Amino acid sequence: MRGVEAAFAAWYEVEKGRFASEALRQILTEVAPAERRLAASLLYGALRRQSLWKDLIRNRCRRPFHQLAPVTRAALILGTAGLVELRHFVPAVLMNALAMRLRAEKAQGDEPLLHAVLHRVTEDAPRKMEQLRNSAELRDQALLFGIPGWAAAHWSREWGTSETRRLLRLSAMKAYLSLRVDPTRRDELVEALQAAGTRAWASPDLASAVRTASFGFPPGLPGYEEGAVTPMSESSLWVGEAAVSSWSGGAVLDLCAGRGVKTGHLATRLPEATLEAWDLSAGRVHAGAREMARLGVADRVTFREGDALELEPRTPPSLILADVPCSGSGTWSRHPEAKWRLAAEKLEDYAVLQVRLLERAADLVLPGGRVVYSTCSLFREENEKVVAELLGRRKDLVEVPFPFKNSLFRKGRPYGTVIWPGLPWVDGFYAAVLMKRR
Ligand SMILES: C[S@@+](CC[C@H](N)C(=O)[O-])C[C@H]1O[C@@H](n2cnc3c(N)ncnc32)[C@H](O)[C@@H]1O
Repeated sequence: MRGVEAAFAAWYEVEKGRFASEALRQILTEVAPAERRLAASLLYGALRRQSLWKDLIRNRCRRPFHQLAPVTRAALILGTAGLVELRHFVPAVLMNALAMRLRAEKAQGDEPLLHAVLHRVTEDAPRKMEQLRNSAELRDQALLFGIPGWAAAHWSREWGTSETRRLLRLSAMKAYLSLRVDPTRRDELVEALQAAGTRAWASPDLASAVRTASFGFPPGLPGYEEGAVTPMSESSLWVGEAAVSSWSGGAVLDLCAGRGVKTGHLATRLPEATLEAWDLSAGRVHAGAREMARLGVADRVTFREGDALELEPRTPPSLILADVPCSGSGTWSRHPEAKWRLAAEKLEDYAVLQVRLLERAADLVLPGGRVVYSTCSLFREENEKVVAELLGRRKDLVEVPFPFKNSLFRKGRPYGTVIWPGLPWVDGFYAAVLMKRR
């Protein structure tokens, strides 16, 4: 499959509700290595600033956008992103590939429209983008950087205008792959990665992290099969490390374990601990159990499917990681499709569930034990406000300081620590460490 064709295939999968990274990983196995980067750049470029591309197209297309055939809409958006943003395309080659796609899907009648609209868009885009860049309106900045207007307005109430402008810029930045490794083997693994053609180097911030210049997950990464390397953002690693350093013996419970990324981190960093990991989704529980086998820790970790509000731990835990479901707004540069699926009203539902899950963790943890609450969100409703509600309600809980310092950390207002998405390997996260009084 050629790169442009792969971008179309992935685009359709994302429209059906799949994660872009997942869809792409599967599709790229059928794409020639030389074309993979092109497919990924085109898909991510189109997704990141989808609202801007649609705005440019709508104002230059005589037919209503939503009435166009799906292939034409996809061709217009991918084409706009490719022509306006990505430098490695020769316009005529891209146009030709898009037109071939229309023909393959029996929409050749739309070829003149495609040519005309893309021609106008590429002519007008630089001026329009300059206008947005110079505008004092937050709405315009949100459009320029591809952030839903409601989210930008929300952030500006929480962070103020100038911080929000920075956040908009950062949310449009390309996210790169970082890897969790055994710190004692880091140099050797960096060498193996480099020998296999992946630009990789040690993270200056975390002893267990390696940074790479690739985005997406290269199949067959050296050390992956044997469990020596695991894709994980540095912010996620900080949260895992905070849980590791909160352990002082006893059983560990990962309340919302997902596919076990942080569970695996805890299990490998705490070789004397036994762990239980829960998740509502059967698919994730299976994936989590497989992940434990890959890491060679399956004998110490029990994955269980069920509702964390109802399950009972087999051993009362002295440490609970509550990495709760959230809007994911801190990971929008890594998963740009997520921002277009989230509605403002959903935040309230998340917050209600988050309070209940944190309360459950507080009930289950042994006196003297700790709960690490975390989200990959940058909305206060899901972060400080959840912790504040619990701390206000329960006198048996107190906050303990976050165990690390970094220039990307900001003090939560008033509780917890916000990890600012200031580098391509660092997503926006929030974490608070709580202790249950004896
Ligand atoms: C942020 S994700 C966890 C990611 C995971 N900790 C990791 O690092 O890979 C939140 C998870 O919570 C799960 N979840 C949602 N509601 C739940 C509930 N009531 N009980 C248990 N798990 C739940 C979701 O299925 C999702 O996998």
